[in-house]
Amino acid sequence: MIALKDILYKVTLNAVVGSTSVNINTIDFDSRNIVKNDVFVAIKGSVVDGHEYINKATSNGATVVVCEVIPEDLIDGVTYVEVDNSSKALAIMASNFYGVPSENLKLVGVTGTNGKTTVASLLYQLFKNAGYKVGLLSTVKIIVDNTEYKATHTTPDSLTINKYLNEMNDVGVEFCFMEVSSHGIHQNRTEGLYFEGGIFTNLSHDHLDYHKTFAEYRDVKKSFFDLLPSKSFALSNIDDKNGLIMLQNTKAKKYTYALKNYSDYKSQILENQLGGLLLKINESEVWTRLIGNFNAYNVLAIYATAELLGLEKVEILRLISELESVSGRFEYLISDDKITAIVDYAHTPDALKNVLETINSIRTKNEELITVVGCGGDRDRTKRPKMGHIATALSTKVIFTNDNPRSENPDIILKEIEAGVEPQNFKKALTISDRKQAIKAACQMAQPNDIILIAGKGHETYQEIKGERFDFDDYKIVQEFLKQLQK
Ligand SMILES: CC(=O)N[C@H]1[C@@H](OP(=O)(O)OP(=O)(O)OC[C@H]2O[C@@H](n3ccc(=O)[nH]c3=O)[C@H](O)[C@@H]2O)O[C@H](CO)[C@@H](O)[C@@H]1O[C@H](C)C(=O)N[C@@H](C)C(=O)N[C@H](CCC(=O)O)C(=O)O
Ligand SMILES: Nc1ncnc2c1ncn2[C@@H]1O[C@H](COP(=O)(O)OP(=O)(O)OP(=O)(O)O)[C@@H](O)[C@H]1O
Ligand SMILES: N[C@H](CCC[C@H](N)C(=O)O)C(=O)O
Ligand SMILES: [Mg+2]
Repeated sequence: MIALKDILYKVTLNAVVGSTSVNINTIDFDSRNIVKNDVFVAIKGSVVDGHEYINKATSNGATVVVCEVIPEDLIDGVTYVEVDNSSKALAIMASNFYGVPSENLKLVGVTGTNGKTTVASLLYQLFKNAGYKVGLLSTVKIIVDNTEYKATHTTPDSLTINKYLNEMNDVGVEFCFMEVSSHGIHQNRTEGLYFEGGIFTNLSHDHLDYHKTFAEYRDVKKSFFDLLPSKSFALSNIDDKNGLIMLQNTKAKKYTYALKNYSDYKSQILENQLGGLLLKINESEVWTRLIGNFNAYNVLAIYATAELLGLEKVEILRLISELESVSGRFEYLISDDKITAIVDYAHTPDALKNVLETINSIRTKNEELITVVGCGGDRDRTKRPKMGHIATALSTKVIFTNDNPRSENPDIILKEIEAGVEPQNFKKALTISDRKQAIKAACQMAQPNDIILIAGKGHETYQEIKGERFDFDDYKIVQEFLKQLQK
């Protein structure tokens, strides 16, 4: 049994009504999960205010309520704790509840618009291959040494994070790599964690539905670095125009990486082909199976991190040459007809532009580049015309299609994407809302040596329509059609 006062360590309290010596069962922020002797933390959310569920929580058995405003009607035997910020308090309590698990391993956070999953997953792979016990918290999955769990968020809520870190402690995990999303930082999901280091990949247009302005989005990312402790490292990509801004106010030891600017860790692309990249990192050459310019940045970030975490240079280079591509991140297959199909998670204008430019830089110009792409519903609408423009400007043919329309009308999403297509590109584009039919059409159009890019869903294995998730796997579908439609 753990007492309330033990989990309140380091939480700034405004007021307490009742005893803090009471023993508690567990903590939750959702009244629907509350059982006897639990702590209910009331959080003001984006849809509802958790304070409205305090009564529900106490009637379900909560004996402690942590909130920003103590309710007027108090219940005997319930302890009320008032704090300035409930989600911050939740994160610190979650860490205390699980015995501050982030202190017992080396936790590295990866933030930025694109590349978080790639960098975190490849670091997991690299350290695993180096013989360590490793953990991963990513968009694709959560891994505790060798045990895999489903991920629901890029950065889960603070209770979930600490629960998995605790499990990692139990099995002796030494390094954990985690994605730190802007939502996660903004909702204080990573508050109270002890980071050994933080990595910044890049910053571009995304989530402006949530953060309102680009400056706010940037400052949320920056606040992750502002909060790093002095003994940790902050590693930033300074080819990105916000790279130095991330390091401005951090107490951590600062390190930079870049391909174009003078930096602590530098790399040069010697060869860039469909078969992989030949890189010069600092003074050494290394061959990797990963493809495209942006992976040169990812690999460099991985190299620098591995070195900052104490691995030997020669060993890091060897391990980099063994890395396999990450699921749905520039994953490709070549059919018997010599048609290349690439499945990639590019779901932002910048990621789509990067992927298309990368393919264009490695393809000889007489083949077609057929892109199948859409935009998610209930997400930032302003990216839709931008992606419509980018897809048509940088491909020879484009099929616009559904990508998780969620609660929205798919035809309206598609119209908003089409609105970005410039007149000279009209003839390149067509719209087939059913994603399976769109992929089939791309396979029918493709001739030997052509390239099909299926963008936006990467590793996802579902299509979400009106709250329901239907099985859907871009990679499997394209693989089947290419086989079926063999010329
Ligand atoms: C916009 C957003 O991020 N929402 C997250 C947020 O929910 P919310 O603020 O909408 O919560 P709410 O429904 O308003 O409820 C407020 C509070 O009342 C409580 N409640 C509610 C109802 C009830 O009966 N009883 C009760 O106690 C809720 O548990 C909650 O604590 O807090 C929840 C609990 O942590 C999250 O699950 C939820 O993520 C939603 C599902 C989501 O889709 N988030 C996405 C946008 C997200 O976070 N994505 C990022 C990054 C993606 C990327 O980088 O591409 C990620 O890290 O995954
Ligand atoms: N360093 C990079 N710079 C730009 N684009 C990248 C980079 N790394 C990967 N990408 C592209 O962005 C897409 C998303 O990559 P990844 O999943 O690694 O990013 P993420 O930051 O985890 O995204 P999310 O926020 O959706 O979880 C990839 O499919 C690829 O096309
Ligand atoms: N983590 C991102 C993923 C978007 C992927 C795309 N397939 C979509 O559904 O919009 C989000 O939830 O905004
Ligand atoms: Mg991710």
